[in-house]
Amino acid sequence: MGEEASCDAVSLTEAGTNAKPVGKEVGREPAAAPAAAADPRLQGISDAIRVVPHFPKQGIMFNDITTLLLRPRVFKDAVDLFVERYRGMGIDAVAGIEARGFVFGPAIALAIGAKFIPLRKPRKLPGEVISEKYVLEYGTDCLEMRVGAIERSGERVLVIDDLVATGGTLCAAIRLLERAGADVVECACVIGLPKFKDLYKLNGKPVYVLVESRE
Ligand SMILES: O=P(O)(O)OC[C@H]1O[C@H](OP(=O)(O)OP(=O)(O)O)[C@H](O)[C@@H]1O
Ligand SMILES: Nc1ncnc2[nH]cnc12
Repeated sequence: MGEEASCDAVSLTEAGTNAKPVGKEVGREPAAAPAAAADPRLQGISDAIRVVPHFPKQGIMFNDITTLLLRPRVFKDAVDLFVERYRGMGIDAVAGIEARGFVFGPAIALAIGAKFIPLRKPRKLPGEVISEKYVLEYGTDCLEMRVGAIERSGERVLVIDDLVATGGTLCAAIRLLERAGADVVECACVIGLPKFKDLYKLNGKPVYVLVESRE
């Protein structure tokens, strides 16, 4: 098992409700609102996310992307928005976080010509792995990456997940990748929980979200 993440995560009891469009960096000072903030595709993405109260436990407002996945046009819009942002940025690898980062990550990786690295939950990857434990909104968990996934020092990596709440999961992903010698360029999520956006401490790495869950 690897060392614990040094960047702080926030412990939570409740989250936001319905999503609203954003298209911006959170968790550090954004220089200016990006063009995507006005993009009409964001409203469709926001509308397609179902919010389920008290799942998986009391007090959690669960942002469910499976309703978005049932609408191929909207699903494609989400992937396209990321592709438009990261194409041409010299990204070598897209690292997707199990499970919901696997839904968006591979499509983005293929479209920008990058390799895809699965960051998996414990005991799923064969062979030698490195691990990072982290704290979640509703428990604790651990991420693992195959040793050798980063093939040379300084590879430029984009981390993808569906949602950032406390930032604990992204933090663990960043730590894993940096331990392997990667240069983490940015983290990107479909949804951000605004309640926690000023609390992320992701080793200075920016987090880009398409929509915010409404509080
Ligand atoms: O910002 P954080 O507080 O770390 O929370 C965000 C993480 O929580 C969810 O995954 P979850 O751990 O529920 O796993 P799953 O995708 O396997 O359901 C979500 O998909 C993120 O990975
Ligand atoms: N509120 C939430 N909805 C969906 N996934 C989550 N992961 C952590 N918090 C979450």
